[in-house]
Amino acid sequence: MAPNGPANGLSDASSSFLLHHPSTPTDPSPSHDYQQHHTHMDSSHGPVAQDQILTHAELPVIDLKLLSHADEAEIQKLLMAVKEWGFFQVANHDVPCKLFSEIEEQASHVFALPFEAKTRAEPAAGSFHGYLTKSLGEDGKMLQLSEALRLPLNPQHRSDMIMKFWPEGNEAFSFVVEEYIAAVEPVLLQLLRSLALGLGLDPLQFTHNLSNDANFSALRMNIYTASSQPSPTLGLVAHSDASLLTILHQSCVDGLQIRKDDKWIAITPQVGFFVVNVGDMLQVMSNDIFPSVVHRVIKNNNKCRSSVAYLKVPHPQFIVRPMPQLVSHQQPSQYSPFTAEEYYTSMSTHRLIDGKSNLDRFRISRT
Ligand SMILES: O=C(O)CCC(=O)C(=O)O
Ligand SMILES: [Fe+2]
Repeated sequence: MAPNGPANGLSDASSSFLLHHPSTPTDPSPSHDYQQHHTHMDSSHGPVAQDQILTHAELPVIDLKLLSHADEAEIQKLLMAVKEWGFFQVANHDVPCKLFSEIEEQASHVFALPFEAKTRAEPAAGSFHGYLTKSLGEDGKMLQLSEALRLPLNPQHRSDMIMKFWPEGNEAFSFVVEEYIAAVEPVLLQLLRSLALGLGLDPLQFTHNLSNDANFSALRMNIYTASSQPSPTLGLVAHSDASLLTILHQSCVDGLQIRKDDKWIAITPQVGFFVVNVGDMLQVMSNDIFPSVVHRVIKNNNKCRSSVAYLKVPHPQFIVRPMPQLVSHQQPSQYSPFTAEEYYTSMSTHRLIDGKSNLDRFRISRT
């Protein structure tokens, strides 16, 4: 098992007002010695409280081809969607449907491996990458509810990790993952350029600091087995992502919910569309114009759900701060500058937090 001391592996800042009444763990892990993926402010796990307001909604759909032609109307549509929802869908991208089925298939192979093979790849101390399984924190709070694999974007580190699952290597897995990353990266870059343009910034403002080597930059594969419980069961606790943007492919099984206006909103998967959300880094850099919205996953009662999230963050020495062009007398800077590393460390140290996740630690108080 991973030799973790204090929680050292939070990939995503969390937050939130999730469940009103934390319940007792229904599925305790074999050990609490594990790597944490999200920081959770609540101790929720297991069955989800029934008294939450839930609605369904369709997220705005953004045409990536139009964005790539700098279509002004589409950029404005993107801006509106991001300000209003922090989430949107992306259509008309160049990632072939075949690659979605291939990455889903390869993910299913890794999760089907024997438990010992998977746990060989549990994150090392100080790393956020590796295999995460159901586990409790030292304090008994549920920190990981389903299985996930965080693959490094750095090719050498990724190849080392793949060897932990398959000591002889696995060409098909490596090839598909590489192809998938190569196909999704341009989607991320195009969206970040369009968002910068929409804000009147240099189009490269959000992209030049990204690093494949950062501990939080990852391709995260998630699998949520069907729930056998009659009541809704949490698959992934409420959290916000640390990334600038997260590009999510979800299988055709629903479960993703986002928090908006004190309601949980279920997002119905649409074949071939990405779901994209703003992460904490972009909320800071946009000086709160773009919200990093809390989301969670509820397990499906009949079907197994899977998803693949592409998350990219700045290199650790990068100074994260609101862009000066977005700071004014009317909208003063909402955050003190910090290094990306300080943010990651803070996420690792403060496991159980309240309020809006880790971001509040860097927010300038004006009371
Ligand atoms: O499985 C999903 O739909 C959400 C995954 C997610 O939020 C994450 O990996 O950060
Ligand atoms: Fe997430």
